[in-house]
Amino acid sequence: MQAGFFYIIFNPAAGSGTAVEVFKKIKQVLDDRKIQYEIKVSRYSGHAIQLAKQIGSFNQQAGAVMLVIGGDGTLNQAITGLRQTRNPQMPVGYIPAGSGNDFARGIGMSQDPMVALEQVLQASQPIVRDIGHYTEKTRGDTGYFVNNVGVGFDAAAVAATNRSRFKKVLNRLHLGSLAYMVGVLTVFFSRKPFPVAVYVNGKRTYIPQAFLVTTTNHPYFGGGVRILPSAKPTDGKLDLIVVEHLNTPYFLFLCLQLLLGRHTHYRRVHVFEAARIELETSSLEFGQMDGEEMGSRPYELAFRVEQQKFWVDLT
Ligand SMILES: Nc1ncnc2c1ncn2[C@@H]1O[C@H](COP(=O)(O)OP(=O)(O)OP(=O)(O)O)[C@@H](O)[C@H]1O
Repeated sequence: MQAGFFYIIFNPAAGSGTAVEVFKKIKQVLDDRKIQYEIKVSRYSGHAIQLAKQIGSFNQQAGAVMLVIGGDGTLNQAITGLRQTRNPQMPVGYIPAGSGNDFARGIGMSQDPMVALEQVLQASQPIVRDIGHYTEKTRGDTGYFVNNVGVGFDAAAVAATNRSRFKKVLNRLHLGSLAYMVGVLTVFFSRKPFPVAVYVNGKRTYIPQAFLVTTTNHPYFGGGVRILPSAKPTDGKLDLIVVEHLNTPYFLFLCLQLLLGRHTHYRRVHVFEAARIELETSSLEFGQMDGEEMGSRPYELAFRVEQQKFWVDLT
């Protein structure tokens, strides 16, 4: 069965504006093939949540698919909005048109938007993949994530990258990952270690000098960095990596091991895997969720895995 109708959520700001060209090409293909769709454009930060709520609440189309054209942040918002409606099981299609596109990598979709479009159009039934749900207890916030939630180093790097004057230029040159690397180096030399308590399967682990604390749904963060190679978006579990504070030579050594996929073998790197994970920090730390800033505060987070239907053919 083919998708009967596509509700498109398009973020023209994704990929620092490069999504606009992608969108034009996709629209052309849909028109050429006489595929039925309706377009909703995200006009401001967070708007995709409202658009997805409208789609989920007022859908009258049989076999409808919500198709997101944007980056990981737009996908996150669209799923968050949809799951707040009476139609949370509408399948979600996705065309990666952002700077990082880690979700596409993580589930094995093409990162080329036109190839990804074919993967969406070829689908004849939904597939189910894990996503994460979090509760931030200090503020009572809840939400979903498709990639990861990070506290500490990666979140500080996201904040530094977003403030970087080079981000826009590098994105236009399709070098978004380089912008993130500049952010990484900037914060490595300025961030201090912090204590974190992790609760998994009834066991508490205290790590006094943590540096990076990232709960992830699949291996990638930061635009293609394979931070946790063993994480799978199909296993009904989330994965947590905690890296302890390192001196510069050890950091550089671990970066090399990261490139080789061997960094998790070292004793200053802790890995946890479970359907539910909780963690607490006591100092003021940056947080990031799917590359979006969560602010700077002490975090008390409870994570659980959930399932989401996606409309894509990965065969
Ligand atoms: N019309 C808009 N103008 C400005 N910002 C917008 C608009 N619509 C959405 N946004 C915001 O754009 C931001 C970036 O979106 P998104 O994450 O999809 O792209 P990206 O950052 O380029 O990609 P990635 O997360 O894959 O690196 C999000 O915070 C989103 O809320």
